[in-house]
Amino acid sequence: MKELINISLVGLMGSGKTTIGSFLSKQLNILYIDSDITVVTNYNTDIVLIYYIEGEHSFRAKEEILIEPILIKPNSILATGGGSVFHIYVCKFLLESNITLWFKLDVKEQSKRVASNKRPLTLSIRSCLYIILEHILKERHKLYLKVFNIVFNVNIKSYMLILNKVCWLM
Ligand SMILES: Nc1ncnc2c1ncn2[C@@H]1O[C@H](COP(=O)(O)OP(=O)(O)O)[C@@H](O)[C@H]1O
Ligand SMILES: O=C(O)C1=C[C@@H](OP(=O)(O)O)[C@@H](O)[C@H](O)C1
Ligand SMILES: [Mg+2]
Repeated sequence: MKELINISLVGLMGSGKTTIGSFLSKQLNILYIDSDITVVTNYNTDIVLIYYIEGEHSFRAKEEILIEPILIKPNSILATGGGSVFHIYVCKFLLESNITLWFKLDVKEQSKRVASNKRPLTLSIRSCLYIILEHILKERHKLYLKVFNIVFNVNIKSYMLILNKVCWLM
Protein backbone atom coordinates (compact mmCIF):
# COMPACT_ATOMS: atom_id res chain seq x y z
CA MET A 1 0.00 0.00 0.00
CA LYS A 2 1.25 3.48 -0.85
CA GLU A 3 2.20 5.55 2.18
CA LEU A 4 0.05 8.65 2.77
CA ILE A 5 1.87 11.92 2.96
CA ASN A 6 0.87 15.23 4.54
CA ILE A 7 3.02 18.23 3.84
CA SER A 8 2.55 21.82 4.97
CA LEU A 9 4.48 24.81 3.71
CA VAL A 10 5.11 27.72 6.05
CA GLY A 11 7.04 30.94 5.59
CA LEU A 12 6.73 34.64 4.92
CA MET A 13 4.49 36.01 2.20
CA GLY A 14 6.39 35.90 -1.07
CA SER A 15 8.44 32.85 -0.11
CA GLY A 16 6.79 30.80 -2.86
CA LYS A 17 4.45 28.55 -0.84
CA THR A 18 1.60 28.96 -3.31
CA THR A 19 3.69 28.70 -6.48
CA ILE A 20 5.97 25.87 -5.43
CA GLY A 21 3.25 24.08 -3.46
CA SER A 22 1.19 23.77 -6.59
CA PHE A 23 4.12 22.43 -8.65
CA LEU A 24 5.05 20.06 -5.87
CA SER A 25 1.57 18.57 -5.62
CA LYS A 26 1.72 17.68 -9.31
CA GLN A 27 5.18 16.19 -8.96
CA LEU A 28 4.13 14.08 -5.95
CA ASN A 29 0.67 13.42 -7.33
CA ILE A 30 -1.12 14.56 -4.17
CA LEU A 31 -3.89 17.06 -3.50
CA TYR A 32 -2.96 20.76 -3.42
CA ILE A 33 -4.69 23.04 -0.94
CA ASP A 34 -4.04 26.73 -0.27
CA SER A 35 -5.50 28.21 2.90
CA ASP A 36 -5.88 31.66 1.28
CA ILE A 37 -7.78 30.19 -1.68
CA THR A 38 -10.02 28.32 0.77
CA VAL A 39 -10.88 31.60 2.53
CA VAL A 40 -11.54 33.38 -0.77
CA THR A 41 -13.80 30.65 -2.16
CA ASN A 42 -15.67 30.06 1.10
CA TYR A 43 -16.48 33.71 1.69
CA ASN A 44 -16.70 34.58 -1.98
CA THR A 45 -14.54 37.65 -1.51
CA ASP A 46 -11.01 38.91 -1.74
CA ILE A 47 -8.41 38.90 1.05
CA VAL A 48 -7.66 42.58 0.43
CA LEU A 49 -11.37 43.38 0.83
CA ILE A 50 -11.61 41.42 4.08
CA TYR A 51 -8.65 43.38 5.45
CA TYR A 52 -9.96 46.76 4.41
CA ILE A 53 -13.61 46.32 5.29
CA GLU A 54 -13.42 44.05 8.32
CA GLY A 55 -9.79 44.25 9.45
CA GLU A 56 -6.99 41.73 9.92
CA HIS A 57 -8.65 40.17 12.99
CA SER A 58 -11.61 39.17 10.82
CA PHE A 59 -9.30 37.56 8.24
CA ARG A 60 -7.49 35.66 11.03
CA ALA A 61 -10.82 34.41 12.43
CA LYS A 62 -11.91 33.15 9.00
CA GLU A 63 -8.48 31.60 8.39
CA GLU A 64 -8.58 29.87 11.77
CA ILE A 65 -12.00 28.32 11.19
CA LEU A 66 -11.18 27.09 7.71
CA ILE A 67 -7.65 25.84 8.18
CA GLU A 68 -8.53 23.15 10.73
CA PRO A 69 -10.33 20.72 8.38
CA ILE A 70 -7.83 21.25 5.56
CA LEU A 71 -4.82 20.60 7.79
CA ILE A 72 -5.90 17.02 8.26
CA LYS A 73 -6.75 16.20 4.63
CA PRO A 74 -4.80 13.01 3.88
CA ASN A 75 -2.32 12.86 1.02
CA SER A 76 -2.14 16.57 0.49
CA ILE A 77 0.15 19.53 0.38
CA LEU A 78 -1.05 22.67 2.13
CA ALA A 79 0.30 26.09 1.26
CA THR A 80 -0.50 28.08 4.40
CA GLY A 81 -0.86 31.85 4.52
CA GLY A 82 2.20 33.50 6.06
CA GLY A 83 0.38 34.33 9.30
CA SER A 84 -1.25 30.92 9.88
CA VAL A 85 1.38 30.17 12.51
CA PHE A 86 -0.35 32.69 14.79
CA HIS A 87 -3.02 30.08 15.51
CA ILE A 88 -1.86 27.97 18.42
CA TYR A 89 -3.50 24.71 17.40
CA VAL A 90 -2.12 25.11 13.85
CA CYS A 91 1.40 25.21 15.31
CA LYS A 92 0.65 22.20 17.50
CA PHE A 93 -0.66 20.23 14.54
CA LEU A 94 2.22 21.19 12.26
CA LEU A 95 4.70 20.19 14.90
CA GLU A 96 3.15 16.85 15.79
CA SER A 97 1.33 15.45 12.79
CA ASN A 98 2.78 16.76 9.61
CA ILE A 99 5.89 17.21 7.51
CA THR A 100 6.39 20.96 7.75
CA LEU A 101 8.64 22.69 5.26
CA TRP A 102 9.79 26.21 6.10
CA PHE A 103 10.50 28.35 3.04
CA LYS A 104 13.01 30.79 4.47
CA LEU A 105 13.34 34.12 2.69
CA ASP A 106 15.41 37.26 3.36
CA VAL A 107 13.55 40.53 3.75
CA LYS A 108 15.56 42.09 0.89
CA GLU A 109 14.35 39.47 -1.61
CA GLN A 110 10.88 39.43 -0.03
CA SER A 111 10.42 43.17 -0.50
CA LYS A 112 11.07 42.78 -4.26
CA ARG A 113 8.53 39.98 -4.58
CA VAL A 114 5.66 41.44 -2.58
CA ALA A 115 5.99 45.07 -3.69
CA SER A 116 4.23 44.37 -6.94
CA ASN A 117 1.33 42.23 -5.81
CA LYS A 118 -1.91 42.32 -3.87
CA ARG A 119 -0.98 41.46 -0.28
CA PRO A 120 -3.10 43.64 2.03
CA LEU A 121 -0.26 44.00 4.50
CA THR A 122 1.90 45.68 1.91
CA LEU A 123 -0.56 47.64 -0.24
CA SER A 124 -0.80 50.73 1.93
CA ILE A 125 2.76 50.91 3.13
CA ARG A 126 4.90 51.17 0.02
CA SER A 127 7.15 53.87 1.50
CA CYS A 128 8.15 51.90 4.58
CA LEU A 129 7.73 48.40 3.20
CA TYR A 130 11.18 47.18 4.22
CA ILE A 131 10.76 48.26 7.85
CA ILE A 132 7.33 46.67 8.11
CA LEU A 133 8.57 43.42 6.57
CA GLU A 134 11.48 43.35 9.03
CA HIS A 135 8.99 43.78 11.85
CA ILE A 136 6.80 40.96 10.54
CA LEU A 137 9.85 38.69 10.25
CA LYS A 138 10.86 39.45 13.83
CA GLU A 139 7.39 38.56 15.04
CA ARG A 140 7.14 35.32 13.05
CA HIS A 141 10.65 33.93 12.90
CA LYS A 142 10.34 32.26 16.31
CA LEU A 143 7.04 30.66 15.29
CA TYR A 144 8.42 29.20 12.05
CA LEU A 145 11.42 27.97 14.05
CA LYS A 146 9.09 26.17 16.42
CA VAL A 147 7.10 24.23 13.81
CA PHE A 148 9.44 23.33 10.96
CA ASN A 149 10.85 19.91 10.14
CA ILE A 150 12.93 20.90 7.12
CA VAL A 151 14.07 24.38 6.14
CA PHE A 152 14.77 25.54 2.58
CA ASN A 153 16.55 28.67 1.51
CA VAL A 154 14.21 30.10 -1.12
CA ASN A 155 16.10 33.28 -1.96
CA ILE A 156 17.28 31.61 -5.14
CA LYS A 157 15.40 32.55 -8.29
CA SER A 158 15.01 29.15 -9.90
CA TYR A 159 11.72 27.43 -9.07
CA MET A 160 13.15 24.28 -10.61
CA LEU A 161 16.10 24.23 -8.25
CA ILE A 162 13.90 24.71 -5.20
CA LEU A 163 11.45 22.09 -6.43
CA ASN A 164 14.23 19.57 -7.10
CA LYS A 165 15.72 20.14 -3.66
CA VAL A 166 12.36 19.58 -1.98
CA CYS A 167 11.57 16.47 -4.05
CA TRP A 168 15.01 15.05 -3.37
CA LEU A 169 14.40 15.30 0.36
CA MET A 170 10.87 13.89 0.31
N1 LIG B 1 12.01 31.40 -6.06
C1 LIG B 1 11.39 32.47 -6.56
N2 LIG B 1 12.07 33.32 -7.35
C2 LIG B 1 11.49 34.44 -7.84
N3 LIG B 1 10.20 34.80 -7.61
C3 LIG B 1 9.47 33.99 -6.84
C4 LIG B 1 10.01 32.78 -6.26
N4 LIG B 1 9.06 32.19 -5.52
C5 LIG B 1 7.96 32.99 -5.64
N5 LIG B 1 8.21 34.06 -6.43
C6 LIG B 1 7.27 35.15 -6.78
O1 LIG B 1 6.92 35.79 -5.58
C7 LIG B 1 5.53 36.10 -5.57
C8 LIG B 1 4.88 35.41 -4.40
O2 LIG B 1 4.90 34.01 -4.59
P1 LIG B 1 3.83 33.06 -3.90
O3 LIG B 1 4.00 31.70 -4.46
O4 LIG B 1 2.48 33.67 -3.98
O5 LIG B 1 4.35 33.09 -2.39
P2 LIG B 1 3.56 32.89 -1.03
O6 LIG B 1 2.41 31.99 -1.28
O7 LIG B 1 4.59 32.28 -0.12
O8 LIG B 1 3.18 34.26 -0.60
C9 LIG B 1 4.97 35.64 -6.92
O9 LIG B 1 4.95 36.74 -7.78
C10 LIG B 1 5.98 34.59 -7.38
O10 LIG B 1 6.05 34.52 -8.77
O1 LIG C 1 1.71 36.94 6.02
C1 LIG C 1 0.50 37.27 6.15
O2 LIG C 1 0.04 37.75 7.19
C2 LIG C 1 -0.42 37.03 5.01
C3 LIG C 1 0.01 36.26 3.97
C4 LIG C 1 -0.84 35.96 2.80
O3 LIG C 1 -0.55 34.65 2.30
P1 LIG C 1 0.84 34.28 1.58
O4 LIG C 1 1.84 33.99 2.69
O5 LIG C 1 0.52 33.09 0.79
O6 LIG C 1 1.23 35.46 0.77
C5 LIG C 1 -2.32 36.06 3.17
O7 LIG C 1 -2.67 35.00 4.05
C6 LIG C 1 -2.62 37.36 3.81
O8 LIG C 1 -2.39 38.37 2.86
C7 LIG C 1 -1.79 37.60 5.07
MG1 LIG D 1 0.36 32.00 -0.84
